Amino acid sequence: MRTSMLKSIIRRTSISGTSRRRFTSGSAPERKVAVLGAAGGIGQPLSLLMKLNPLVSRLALYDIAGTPGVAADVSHINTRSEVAGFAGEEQLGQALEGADIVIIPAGVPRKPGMTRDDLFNINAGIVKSLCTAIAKYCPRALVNMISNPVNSTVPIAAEVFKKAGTYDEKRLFGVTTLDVVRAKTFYAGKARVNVAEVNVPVVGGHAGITILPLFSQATPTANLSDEEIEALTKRTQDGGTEVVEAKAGKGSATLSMAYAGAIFADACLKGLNGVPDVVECSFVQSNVTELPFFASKVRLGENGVEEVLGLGQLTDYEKKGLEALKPELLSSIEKGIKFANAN
Ligand SMILES: NC(=O)c1ccc[n+]([C@@H]2O[C@H](COP(=O)([O-])OP(=O)(O)OC[C@H]3O[C@@H](n4cnc5c(N)ncnc54)[C@H](O)[C@@H]3O)[C@@H](O)[C@H]2O)c1
Ligand SMILES: O=C(O)C[C@H](O)C(=O)O
Repeated sequence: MRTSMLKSIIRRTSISGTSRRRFTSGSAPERKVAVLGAAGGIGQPLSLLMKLNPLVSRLALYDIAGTPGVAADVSHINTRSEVAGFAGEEQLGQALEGADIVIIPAGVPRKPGMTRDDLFNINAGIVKSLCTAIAKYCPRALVNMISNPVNSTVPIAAEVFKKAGTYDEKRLFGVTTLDVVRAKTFYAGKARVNVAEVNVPVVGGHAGITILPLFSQATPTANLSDEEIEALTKRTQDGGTEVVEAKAGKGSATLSMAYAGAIFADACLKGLNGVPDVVECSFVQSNVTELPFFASKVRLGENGVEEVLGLGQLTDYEKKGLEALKPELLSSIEKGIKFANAN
């Protein structure tokens, strides 16, 4: 066998029950990423960004329609991953088979005047059927849930996986990275610091007051007044609505969400590949508060969630925000669980 062929042979080693794949050449391991809802407003730019990620070796683009065109387009980009498009339910299994990460931006977006919860009736069913297929075809994949309302769709996914006997709380993530992206941008503008250096944890959930940015822990530090912190908090909580209103009926955040989704998926890939100290905020099963799911900083590793990190020191303003968000977040979580068990 030629050396070049030998170099591309993949060695599989079993580590604590999971299969870790490596190229013998020392390049990045093979990783398949599936995007469900890939022809949509988020799905298309997210597929582009995942095609640009050198950690991805196979990219499966699935939607109910339109994916052959998106896949053909993206596949011409001269980066590592092989791209395939899958359209319609009969091709969903093929799209999912062998996936290490499944990103889900499938479902309807808001129009002005709607809350994320108004999307529940349509998106809950979509998420439930996609997660049923994930349980069947790639039960070990890390699931990055973007579809709203995230506060309910993540609990729905958990119940579907529990019923299928495949639930692993370390592998299910609600993507709240856009809240962090916004908090960083707004903070940098107000504090007049380099946005590239800014870090701000955002905890709680992903809707209105359940989004709780912890500006007291923002770095680099800045001497902002209570009024400024309050205004930044409100703008972060209303960031989605700001975009929905500006788009005036043409959907919600797509480009910034694709960016945020690509950052989170990249963090998951790095964790899977054994890169140390990869930390992102995410809405996960949690013991940080009395709520069963909660967004906070999470350390990512070879099995998904390595450690759910605590909230750190909170100011009185943040403590008040935390107590205020709990009833709404709990009710959205319970609504998701109830739906999954009734349908
Ligand atoms: N988590 C977040 O921070 C965040 C941010 C922005 C948007 N969102 C949510 O993401 C979702 C998608 O938003 P969008 O702007 O891309 O909407 P969109 O309507 O532009 O795209 C959604 C895509 O999902 C597809 N789809 C519908 N049913 C499907 C199914 N059963 N299987 C596969 N694909 C299916 C549609 O065909 C469409 O291509 C919405 O629910 C939105 O609220 C979440
Ligand atoms: O606001 C929305 O409906 C979409 C998304 O959740 C966002 O935060 O932009």
